Amino acid sequence: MAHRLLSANRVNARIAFIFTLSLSCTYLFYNIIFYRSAVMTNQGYEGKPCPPSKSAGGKKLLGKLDNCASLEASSAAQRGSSHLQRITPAAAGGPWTDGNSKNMSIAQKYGNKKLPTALIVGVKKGGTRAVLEFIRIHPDVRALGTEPHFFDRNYDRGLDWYRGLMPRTLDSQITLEKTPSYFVTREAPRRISRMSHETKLIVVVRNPVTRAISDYTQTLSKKPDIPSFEELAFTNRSLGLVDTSWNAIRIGMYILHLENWLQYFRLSQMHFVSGERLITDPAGEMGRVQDFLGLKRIITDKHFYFNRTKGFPCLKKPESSSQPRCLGKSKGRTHVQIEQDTIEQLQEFYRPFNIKFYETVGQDFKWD
Ligand SMILES: Nc1ncnc2c1ncn2[C@@H]1O[C@H](COP(=O)(O)OS(=O)(=O)O)[C@@H](OP(=O)(O)O)[C@H]1O
Repeated sequence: MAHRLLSANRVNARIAFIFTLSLSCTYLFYNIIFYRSAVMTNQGYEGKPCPPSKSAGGKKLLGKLDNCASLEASSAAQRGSSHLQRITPAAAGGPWTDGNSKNMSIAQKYGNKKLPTALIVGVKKGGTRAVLEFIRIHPDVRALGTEPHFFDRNYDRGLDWYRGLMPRTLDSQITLEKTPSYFVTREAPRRISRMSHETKLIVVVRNPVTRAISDYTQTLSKKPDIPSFEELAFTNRSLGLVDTSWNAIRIGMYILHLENWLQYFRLSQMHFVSGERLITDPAGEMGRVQDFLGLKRIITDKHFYFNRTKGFPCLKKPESSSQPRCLGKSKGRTHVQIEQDTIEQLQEFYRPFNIKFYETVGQDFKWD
């Protein structure tokens, strides 16, 4: 009897031991697995909204999420363009999407207003709006949409006023503005070089005769009563004397204005865009603009298509929009009809100025 009781106790003890052991093992395994998954979760949060909080009380968790969101964005800001390029579809070389608008909103929230490091300084009617609208789809460019006319009309307002107009930019982004009248403003090069010697200058040039006709067409659309193009262009038509005091003529004497700029800037700080090639090969011209600005070539021929109705290249539509983007009605207007004789006389007039301009810039724009 005593022997039976003893062996029953032993069996019970064994069962208890096995039960305790299996409980301990389960607990141990559970801990190991839980710990590993916690570590993996934390590691896996790079680039995700926020790691889970250990003490996840409702308020604390919200506070933590807020912190994470701003840290994420500010680190995006610090990492700058290379990071932005990785996260934008445009940077991946695909057809352009609204990736840049994401960057824009990051810049708007976390960027700072800075003085421009690059300017489109001219020339009026050269194609300056097209260059601005095309370059601003680049994720590393933030541009002012309007013309601030700071270095010609508003200089007295001071650099702080000017800076205040600028869009917010991340450290890696270029701030850009365009005011085509700068190119022919005597004081502009000196004033710009006082802001920074290192400013990069873009000049969009176009056959000066076509440019003058475009300029006149624009003025006529606003003031229909002005004299004819011929009356304004010549002081004496039969003698072929051109009125160089008329702005529409004077602007096209590019070399005279350029000489003024070269007193303050090196030629290597200036980039000349061909207004003609900007229409026939926008991607090629924009490729060179990106190189000049030290930007990765993101804007390519994938971004453009030729709009037959407009007769000009337009930007393909972003994925978020149903509308392709062409420039407005005032860009690419039908010009006033000008007699062939007048055009030839003006071509003759501009030829020596053009040749000197080609020699100085080191490029033949083929206007002659
Ligand atoms: N893609 C595209 N779409 C429309 N227009 C284009 C384009 N590329 C260049 N251009 C030419 O740009 C000319 C206007 O030049 P600007 O933008 O410099 O004009 S302005 O000085 O800002 O008024 C404008 O001149 P006009 O044709 O005389 O209207 C166009 O020839």
